[in-house]
Amino acid sequence: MPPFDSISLPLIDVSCLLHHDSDVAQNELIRTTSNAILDALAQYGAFQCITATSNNFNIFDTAELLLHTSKTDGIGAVKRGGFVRGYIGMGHESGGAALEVKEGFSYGDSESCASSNKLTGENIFPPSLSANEKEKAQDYYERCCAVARAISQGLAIALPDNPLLQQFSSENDARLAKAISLLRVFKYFPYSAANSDNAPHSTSAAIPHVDRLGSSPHTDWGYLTLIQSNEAGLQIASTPTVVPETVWRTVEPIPGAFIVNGGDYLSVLTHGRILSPLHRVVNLDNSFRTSMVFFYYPPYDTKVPAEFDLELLNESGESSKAVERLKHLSLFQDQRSDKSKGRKLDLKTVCFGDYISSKWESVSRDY
Ligand SMILES: O=C(O)CCC(=O)C(=O)O
Ligand SMILES: [Fe+2]
Repeated sequence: MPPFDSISLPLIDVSCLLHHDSDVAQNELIRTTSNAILDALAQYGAFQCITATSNNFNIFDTAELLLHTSKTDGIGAVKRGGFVRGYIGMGHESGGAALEVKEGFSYGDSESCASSNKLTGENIFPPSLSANEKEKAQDYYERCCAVARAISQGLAIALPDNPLLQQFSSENDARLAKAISLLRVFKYFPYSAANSDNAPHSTSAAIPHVDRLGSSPHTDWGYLTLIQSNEAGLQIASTPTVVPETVWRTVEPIPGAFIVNGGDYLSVLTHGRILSPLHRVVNLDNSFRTSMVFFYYPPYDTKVPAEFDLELLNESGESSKAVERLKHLSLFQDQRSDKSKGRKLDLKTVCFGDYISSKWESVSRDY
């Protein structure tokens, strides 16, 4: 693996957006913070995010226990039309052709019930996980929702003319977002772990000989992604697609901080002003890496505004570079391994939740 430079992302403390009050000095800080968020997401599509209580949460022991007890209890995943909860063994998901050398655990809102829509349903926690650890995992979900909502409120302040951004930062929409957003615990292994002899539990014997990666190059489909990791390995591309000139830069994790990525849907709603960065995960030094990846979504029933049309946007004088970038987002790509089966949905005719459900189905892999 060649050496990679690091990318230096802005570090933003979003505490003032988490604890609103109407005092005037606070308002100035809120405005400055909101503009800093917008600037970072417009320039890099990402930033490092801290809050006053960043160092109070050590989630990695809980992450380890979630994965460990899933394996010892032998729990698998429940997959239902794009809804995924529970333990995902190595090789069972990929955003591209590579074998992603990682295992994962997927969970969401603890109050979510199956009847609401395709993205809601009960979590599958391993029976031998202690009540205390389960509570820590659930509290962490709440914390991620609160921080993501604070950031979305900042964006609504920085972009007052965008009606959907205003709406998504409201209490009602934040509640709907919380019901369908998703937390993924990932453990990335040294690539040698994918050789069938020493493959971890639940990996089927015959894994095809394809490229190994931690996570294939992709953009995140949703609104915002919050990532917390104990090791480097996440990299952001210098170009919107993988081309020979692409330079990959490593994001160095700051203990306690979230790395925040703009998502494809947010990029769409801001006509490409906010970037959804192309990123991947590589194993830099044969080590294990754990990350908590929180995908924050808009409400299930959200529809893209009727005026959203890539061709029309081009003609309407939006910066063509920004519009050009939108076409390459993973949200619009067909990520199925077998593209001949079924059909790809059109984001202009179906709501966000139905569309994302079909995206999750498309990255499921069975070897
Ligand atoms: O584990 C990470 O650092 C990021 C993973 C990621 O990009 C994803 O799951 O979408
Ligand atoms: Fe991602």
